[in-house]
Formats: sequence, C-alpha cells, structure tokens
Amino acid sequence: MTYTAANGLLKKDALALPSALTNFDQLFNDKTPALFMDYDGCLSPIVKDPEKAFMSDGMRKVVADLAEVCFTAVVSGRDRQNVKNLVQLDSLYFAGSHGFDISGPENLLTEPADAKEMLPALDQAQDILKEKLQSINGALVERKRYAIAVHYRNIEDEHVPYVKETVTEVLHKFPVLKEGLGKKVLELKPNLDWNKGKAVLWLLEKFNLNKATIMPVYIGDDITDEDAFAALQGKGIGILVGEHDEQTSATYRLESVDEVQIFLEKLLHYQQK
Ligand SMILES: O=P(O)(O)OC[C@H]1O[C@H](O[C@H]2O[C@H](CO)[C@@H](O)[C@H](O)[C@H]2O)[C@H](O)[C@@H](O)[C@@H]1O
Repeated sequence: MTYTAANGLLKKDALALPSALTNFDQLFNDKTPALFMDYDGCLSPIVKDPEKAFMSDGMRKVVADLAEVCFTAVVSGRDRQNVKNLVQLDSLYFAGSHGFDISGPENLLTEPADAKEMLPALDQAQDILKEKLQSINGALVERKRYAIAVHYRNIEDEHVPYVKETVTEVLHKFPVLKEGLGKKVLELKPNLDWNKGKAVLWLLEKFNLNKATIMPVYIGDDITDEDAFAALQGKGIGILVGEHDEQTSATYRLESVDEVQIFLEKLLHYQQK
C-alpha cells in the first residue's frame, strides 16, 4: 500500500519497494553519490550483544574504497566514538547519538543541535535506569553521549513490560528527554528538533553537496532511519534494508546486509567508470 501522510511524505509498505539492486542502472543518472549509511543492520548484521556487532572485512574494504571516490558518512544511533571504533576507517564522516555528535577527517568535530544542556538529565536518567533494571537478567543500559539505549533483546518476555514502564517513568521525570524506538531497544534522547535526517541535511549543506551533480543516498534498516529517508524524499535516494514495524519513506529496498555489500560494490564500480 502507498499513501501520502498528513505532512506530505509518501509512505509505503517495505515489501512494496522496488529492489535497489535490480533497479541500480536507473538510480544515479551520471551523478556522483553522497553516501550515508546506518551501522547496525546495514553495515553489520543484528546480533544479541551490541559490542559484538562487527563489520566484515569485505564490507570495510568497499566502504573504504568508496570514501576515496565520494563523500561517505556513517549516521548511527551508537555513540560516535563507539561506531568509529567498530568501523575503523578515518576517511569517513561519523554522526553518532542519532546525529547529535558529528566528526570527520581534517579535525571536524561538532554538535550542531547544541544538546549539551541535556547532559545532566541523561546522566541522572542513566543512573536511575541502571539501578531499576539491575535485577532484570539480560537488560542492558547503553549510554551514548547524547542518548541512552535500554536493550530488551536478551530478557525474558515476561519482564519486557516492566522495562518499558520503567523507561516511561524516567521519561516523565525528565521532559527534556524524549523516547526513540528501535529494534528491541527503547531510547532516551534530547527532546530537540534534531535527528538523523537533520544531520544528513546539515552535512549536505556543510560540504556543499546540494548540487545537481550530486545524488545523496541513505541506507538504513531501522525506524530512526525514517527521518533520513523523509529528509531525502524528492532530493535523493532512501534505501531500506530488510523491514521494521512501520511504513517507510524509503524509495528502494535491499534484503540484507549481504545485499548492502553487493550494492556498495556496484556503486564503487559505477563511480570508478
Ligand atoms: O543507527 P544504528 O547504527 O543502526 O544503531 C541503532 C542501535 O544499534 C545498536 O542496537 C541494535 O543492534 C544491536 C547489535 O546488533 C542489537 O543487539 C540491538 O538489539 C539493536 O537494537 C546499538 O546498540 C544502539 O545503541 C543503536 O542505537
């Protein structure tokens, strides 16, 4: 099903999207890509332990090669330094904490949404969550500079409602924070008008990439990536990897992390022609 949402965005069922692989030849029309990618579920498969979400050597190689020929960024919900450590490529731009914390080659380091005053609330919320969830086997509270992820992937189903209620309670205590949803995770983020989509638009502007010769492309698998797909509607290409629980603003689809690698290899070949 396809429909136009109240805000004018075109939304589709993930399974109704055409494949970015079979339609590759129609995507770029001789334009140079500006590439934005999510990490978990896009560059690395979803696994039980967030610290063990590794990128394959093949994926790292093609991303490194692409960074030589076009603007290449990773836009992640993870802490910026954490995702940088996992990717291990200094030639890339990184937007961590869902876009609140950005770095790049040549000493770029910036927090464009100016969320610093939310840090005390995040610190206090983290302490309360750790204390309240310490007795729940498998619950994981992951602090990023500008977000807290409460993971429930590894807990018994019967404890999930308690975890969700606890997050809701903490959010009520700290109105400067808002909820974010992801794959078996609830997040607490600064209650500001900033997200992955705004970060992508900020990078396009900052690096003078809003030109007819450039085609922005964003690849991601999760609900937080929807902000970036929405930001690129009518301006670039949004590619959803797999599916999530909501309708999508992406325009194309890839089945899996393996298909992401095949797509990136095709993109490299196209860009080297
Ligand atoms: O925006 P992303 O780069 O995709 O980050 C989104 C979240 O990814 C991580 O959690 C997810 O992946 C884990 C490893 O595969 C998985 O165990 C977890 O269930 C997923 O929610 C990361 O830990 C979070 O901080 C990111 O926000």
